[in-house]
Amino acid sequence: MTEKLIRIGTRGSQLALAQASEVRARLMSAHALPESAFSITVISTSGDRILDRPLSEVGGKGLFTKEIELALIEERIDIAVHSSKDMATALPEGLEISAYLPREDVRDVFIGRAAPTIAELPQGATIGSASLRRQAMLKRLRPDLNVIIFRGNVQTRLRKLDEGLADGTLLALAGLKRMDMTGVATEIFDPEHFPPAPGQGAICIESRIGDDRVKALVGGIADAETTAALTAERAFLAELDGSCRTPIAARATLRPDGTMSLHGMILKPDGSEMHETRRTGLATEAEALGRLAGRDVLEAAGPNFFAGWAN
Ligand SMILES: NCc1[nH]cc(CCC(=O)O)c1CC(=O)O
Repeated sequence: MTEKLIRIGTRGSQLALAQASEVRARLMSAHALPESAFSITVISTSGDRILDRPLSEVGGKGLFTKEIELALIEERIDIAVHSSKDMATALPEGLEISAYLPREDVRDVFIGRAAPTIAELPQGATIGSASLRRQAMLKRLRPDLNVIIFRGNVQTRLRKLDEGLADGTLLALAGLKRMDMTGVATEIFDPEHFPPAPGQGAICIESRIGDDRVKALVGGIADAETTAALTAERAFLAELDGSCRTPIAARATLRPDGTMSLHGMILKPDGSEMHETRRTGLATEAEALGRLAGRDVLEAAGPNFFAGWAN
């Protein structure tokens, strides 16, 4: 089907490399291609380099994708592999998300050193997290906790725990599963009460619009259910303008009868206010469902909700 090398671009973290290998393995088996049909190019992103400031300050979404997208545009790679939750809702001109892979576990986990669960943490314990959503949801559960910024890839964050910089941290179970590291988790959160970031647990493939060879290839490994769920969650995010300065959570779940339910949530960064919505609709109308859910929480929050801290 293809003689030309398929060039995959990815970040260099252990998780990113595991994701790129998964994409390659799925493409190999879907199209009976040898490993030699692919190359994997590691691209460093600003998100990997700027480690001393919170994500929301350094530019938010796009931070982990910009340099990889540039490589796509400049045709140095053909396929970019990303964690969907790191993707902005608006893509650079000429690029598209051409496939979502079957979703991994969407849940967040706690990795506790002072105690195995959030509830058992001593008063005033220190928790590291770079995610505004996790910080806000944590403060909502336990206003007494001291939440500090924890940047860096999964290995860096675990090392910070070993160094005693915090009593615990929160991570996505999906990433731990992909790296065969689920053993570090001490508590798995119920996504009904601690919903994930939009797109969490789903690998996506970005490519050039009009690259028909790549489109045909990745079409063979795309997952329809994940695509529908992600369409709803990303529409919810887009309705809220997708700013990385707003703690936003969303989880779409599909039922066998073709309906989908979407749970969406926004919070104030300090956890003092929370608005959520649950909507059900047809999976084929995922985009509209996400938009409507976004409007629900905007309406519930009111115009003053964003004043003072967002944008
Ligand atoms: N921002 C880093 C990032 N991007 C995606 C994941 C997890 C894997 C996934 O959601 O698919 C992580 C690490 C984490 O939150 O633990």
